[in-house]
Amino acid sequence: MGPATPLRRRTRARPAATRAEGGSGGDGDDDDVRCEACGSGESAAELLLCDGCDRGLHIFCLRPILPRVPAGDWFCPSCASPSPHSKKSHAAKKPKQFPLVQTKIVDFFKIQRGPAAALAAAAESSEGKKRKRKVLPKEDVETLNLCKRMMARGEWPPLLVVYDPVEGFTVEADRFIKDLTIITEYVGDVDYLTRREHDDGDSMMTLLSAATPSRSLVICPDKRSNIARFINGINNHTPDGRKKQNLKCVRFDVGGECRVLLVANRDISKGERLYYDYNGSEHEYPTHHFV
Ligand SMILES: C[S@@+](CC[C@H](N)C(=O)[O-])C[C@H]1O[C@@H](n2cnc3c(N)ncnc32)[C@H](O)[C@@H]1O
Repeated sequence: MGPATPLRRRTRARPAATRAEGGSGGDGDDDDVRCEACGSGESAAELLLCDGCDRGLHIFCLRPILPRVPAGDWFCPSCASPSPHSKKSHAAKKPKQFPLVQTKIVDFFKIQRGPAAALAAAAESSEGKKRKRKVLPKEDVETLNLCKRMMARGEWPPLLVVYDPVEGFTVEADRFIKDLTIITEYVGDVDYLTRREHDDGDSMMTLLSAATPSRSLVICPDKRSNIARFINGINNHTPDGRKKQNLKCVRFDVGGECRVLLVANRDISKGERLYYDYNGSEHEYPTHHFV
């Protein structure tokens, strides 16, 4: 159950009608455009054209890579970066990695084996089927509340947010973490999917999938969120990608409300990066180019 798929996408491949007319169009011929990084003009639908300089870059050649063509205008890294004389650019160049060290008692966040394991299995086996949401047991609700109170006091689970040139920000374990530990709840502003049509959807998470988008709910972490929005996804099209998974994304009924939790699905060693399957829900999230 990963971030939700956006409702629309912008493509830079020429529309079929224009191609059929055979003209190159007033804005120049897109067929000549090649990716500035790999030099290829292949995969036209994934070849972004910069709205500043008109040069091309594949979404999967960008660093960090983009999973899909973004909605709205897009500027290549050169056009997007501020002028070398501005104060902002000096500040932006400095840290490649920021150590957000979080060093408190992770065992507090341990949940019951039975229900979580059963739920994780249910999430795997019944994709697409209607299922009744599991109620989080009372003890685990207490654990979740304790976990939140600790975080409010500034006591965090041992996680580091680090920067990777390909994956962007990503989260790693700063200590051994036991199987079935609550890593974090996926939080943000909750909204109807239809009201987020213009969001890029990079980090939107499905909360409740209804028959129509006007009734489906999503969690949007752009403005308010926590470390969950930095946790990366597996490439679920390759065996190596799938092997990386060490978290499960599970939805629980907590006091009548649906809540999305990221829970360890095996023991995790210190230094291991955290990953879960963005494609656990019915929406397809493009992970072909994920590392
Ligand atoms: C929920 S955000 C995760 C945090 C993100 N890395 C960042 O820097 O903000 C999802 C985005 O992270 C990137 N991402 C996630 N998993 C990845 C992976 N395995 N390989 C490469 N990029 C990944 C993609 O750009 C994706 O759209």
